Amino acid sequence: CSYRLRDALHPLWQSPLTIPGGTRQSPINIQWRDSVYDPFLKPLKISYDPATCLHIWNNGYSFLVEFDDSTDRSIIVGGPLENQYRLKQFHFHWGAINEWGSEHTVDSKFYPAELHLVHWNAVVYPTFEEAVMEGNGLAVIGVFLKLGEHHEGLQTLVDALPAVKHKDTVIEFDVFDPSCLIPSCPDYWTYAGSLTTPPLTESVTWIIKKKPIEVDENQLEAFRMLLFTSDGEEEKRMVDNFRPLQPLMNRTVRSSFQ
Ligand SMILES: NS(=O)(=O)c1ccc2o/c(=N\O)[nH]c2c1
Ligand SMILES: [Zn+2]
Repeated sequence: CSYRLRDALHPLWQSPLTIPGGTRQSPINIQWRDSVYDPFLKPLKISYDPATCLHIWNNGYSFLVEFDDSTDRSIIVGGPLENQYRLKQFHFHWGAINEWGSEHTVDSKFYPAELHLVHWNAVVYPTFEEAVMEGNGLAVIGVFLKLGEHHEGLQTLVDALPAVKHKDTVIEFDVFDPSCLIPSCPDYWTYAGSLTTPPLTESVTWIIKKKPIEVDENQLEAFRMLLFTSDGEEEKRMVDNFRPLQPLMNRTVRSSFQ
């Protein structure tokens, strides 16, 4: 039974890959033809204040751009959401090569990377930590990255990455508007899921944009220069920081478009 245990422990997270009793885990494959158009889904309204940007830090899983979420200055509302949700941070998942890297797949196709913009329900819950534990606590916008044209907005972020090469390093990053990373096409899929890193709690309303953004090879390579390891430790490149696909179980993926 040891091989089953080893297989169940994912090298990146050293924790069980499947949550016992988990019925709404993420990521999943989005089978386009199985998604159900929901005409009652509203457009997603995004209003971010670039001045709420605080810093970039390498937390040993990814690099996070964190925001001041002490007020409602950067929020999303509408879409499948019943409340407005506050932006807390965004981060990415990517592969060692362009053939994989995203967490969600579309018709079993991987993208080379995926952006997650993490928001929490500050209308109902007093803190992010509490929202993480509740079914309607979080809303994460997922945006696929594909290899193509240079992305001007992303470049300001890429230029700062060498300063957070090692785990637990942080750099001030004081004006950035993450809406430049979100495709203007309003189409999205939405489903009830979970965090894709520990604590893997089933607290996320996922909003996955249908259209990817384009970034160039140098920008993807810049992600791959980051390290999982702290300064002084044997270097391990930060790549393949995506969780394996999870079973859909009794869930329907809805689309905002026909
Ligand atoms: N990768 S993910 O599902 O977007 C995500 C978002 C926010 C998170 O906070 C976490 N621990 O406090 N894990 C986590 C994963
Ligand atoms: Zn993520």
